[in-house]
Amino acid sequence: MSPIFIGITGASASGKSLLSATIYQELKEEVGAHHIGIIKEDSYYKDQSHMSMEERLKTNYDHPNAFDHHLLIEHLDQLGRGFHVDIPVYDYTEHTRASDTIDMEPRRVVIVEGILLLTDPDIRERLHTSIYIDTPLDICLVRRLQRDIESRGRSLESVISQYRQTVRPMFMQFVEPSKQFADLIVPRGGKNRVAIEMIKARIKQLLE
Ligand SMILES: Nc1ncnc2c1ncn2[C@@H]1O[C@H](COP(=O)(O)OP(=O)(O)O)[C@@H](O)[C@H]1O
Ligand SMILES: O=c1ccn([C@@H]2O[C@H](COP(=O)(O)O)[C@@H](O)[C@H]2O)c(=O)[nH]1
Repeated sequence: MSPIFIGITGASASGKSLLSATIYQELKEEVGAHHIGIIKEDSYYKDQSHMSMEERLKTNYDHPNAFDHHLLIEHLDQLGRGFHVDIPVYDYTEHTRASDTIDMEPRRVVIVEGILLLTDPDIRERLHTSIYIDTPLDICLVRRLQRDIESRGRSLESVISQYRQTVRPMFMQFVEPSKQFADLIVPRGGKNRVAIEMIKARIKQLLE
């Protein structure tokens, strides 16, 4: 049986990971842990190990060119055909791909989450339902500051400077306009209980 792909997108730190993890945790009780999985678009950032750290720091990580969407699409198709895939592991501190990968077996439901998913028509056409998290940008910035300093090895100055130079402009150019392609727009982020229940109900309906 071909998996059901659910896309979750929105600004950086809008709550995509939290929403995906919540749906995963709650649905796995009902459909079984082996039947549901999550793929992060971030895992498909291009490897930059051939570049100097100075060059890596200049990369625009919020532009579609920063991602290897070809590999992501290939993996969605392989899962669709019932094959395992080796998901890359991305290191946000070194800006490189780790040498090991994570094996993912075919699942009945695959949640795919990331900032630029809906900008790519080849990804859009593979998603059975797409969700855009609409969290105000100031809230995203505060959340991102905290997260990037605590868990992505970043300084306050670097987060603010990257936000001004690329994160906000690319959000305006690519992420926000991709909202038009979503089936559902969720305000506030990963703790919207009504949205979580609606998405779970939709997935269960698709599974029938
Ligand atoms: N509705 C919310 N209320 C409070 N904190 C939230 C909410 N949604 C997300 N967060 C927190 O904000 C941070 C970024 O959320 P995350 O889900 O990682 O964002 P994204 O995956 O969109 O980048 C995390 O620390 C997360 O726990
Ligand atoms: O090397 C990197 C790779 C990515 N980023 C930033 O990550 C976010 C996307 O991840 P979210 O989990 O959706 O926040 C994107 O805005 C990039 O700017 C990075 O800083 N460095």
